[in-house]
Amino acid sequence: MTTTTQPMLTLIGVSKRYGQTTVALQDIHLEVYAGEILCVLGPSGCGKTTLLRVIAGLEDADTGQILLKGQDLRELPVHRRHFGFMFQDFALFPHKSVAENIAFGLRMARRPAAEIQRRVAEMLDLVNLEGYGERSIFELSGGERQRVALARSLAPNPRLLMLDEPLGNLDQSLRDALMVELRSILTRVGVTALYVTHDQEEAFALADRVVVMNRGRIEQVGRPEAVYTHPASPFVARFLGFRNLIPATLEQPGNGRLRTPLGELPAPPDAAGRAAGSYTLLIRPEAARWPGQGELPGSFRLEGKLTRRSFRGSHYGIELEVAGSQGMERLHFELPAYSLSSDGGEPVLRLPDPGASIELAIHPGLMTLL
Ligand SMILES: Nc1ncnc2c1ncn2[C@@H]1O[C@H](COP(=O)(O)OP(=O)(O)OP(=O)(O)O)[C@@H](O)[C@H]1O
Repeated sequence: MTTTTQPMLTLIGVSKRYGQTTVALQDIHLEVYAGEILCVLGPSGCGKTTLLRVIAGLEDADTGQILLKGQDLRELPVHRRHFGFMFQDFALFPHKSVAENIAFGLRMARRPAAEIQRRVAEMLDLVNLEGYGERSIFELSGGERQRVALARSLAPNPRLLMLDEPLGNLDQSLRDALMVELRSILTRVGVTALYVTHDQEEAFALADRVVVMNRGRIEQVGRPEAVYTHPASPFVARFLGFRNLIPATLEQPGNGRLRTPLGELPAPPDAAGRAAGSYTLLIRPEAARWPGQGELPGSFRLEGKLTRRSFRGSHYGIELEVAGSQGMERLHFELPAYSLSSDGGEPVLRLPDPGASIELAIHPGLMTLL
């Protein structure tokens, strides 16, 4: 990432309503830095597309300001913004060749023929489609079409590239491969990119920073690792797929203990410095070990009934039912299935059948207070 200190794009208090009741964007403050890939992540209807449309100038904000390198976007006509788009419904021209599709923006900008030819060749090379220039779009696979769409949007060298669920129509394995390729292409070109998706894995794989939205508001902005390790709210945690969220009370912040429906538990390290009060405790699925097998020092024991067990190769997905003060709590863990301290026997952990009472070692370092 090549960031500079002045943001490329600044949103100040941007709001947008549709009709009387739908608040699509509410008081959005956001900075996008040159050369970064910013992924806007959130559930359906949270305002992601509206955010892109307002920046693109396809929709007017009701209030607030959008600055491009300090200049108010309202003073800059849409065609002079030099933004590029790769939207799911922004289809390729099916009857034109790959090269003609890629050349489209350059022709619209009336660039000289020699420059267009050179740029198309560069773009074909960039997206690993050398030799495909004369093919028609019909002769391409879904993944190849997306690469042509990317080449077309990058060809005019946009100041800002906006991508809205560009991999949405592809099957999972193709998406996985293209996510990695897309990040590598975007960083190589150094383009500033705003990428909308509802898929957290896609956002994590692509982003320099992630913006998590909920009902038109920004819940959290940060590096993917920071957002995953320290979700800012129970909403973000749930959206990222965390399921072990338990009410917790920090009575005496200094004593390192938490009161929860599962009983008194050691507080996670990030409880230090927090005020006394009510919180939500997140226990990560990775926090559990089979006692004695790779157990981390400082772990505590949690007893319960093993209610589900599914072998996933590298780990077991398990459900543990724990009797709590407010009824049964169901916790979900990813238990490493292999032990590195094997004594020459089978390295794979053999779990008892569902129904058995078990004890797990839980490490407080993999818990966090929200
Ligand atoms: N043109 C419109 N007229 C009225 N309401 C709209 C319009 N466009 C969007 N909305 C509403 O605004 C809210 C935000 O929509 P938006 O398309 O930005 O969400 P999104 O996060 O991109 O969702 P998805 O992931 O499903 O595309 C939704 O409640 C939607 O129904």
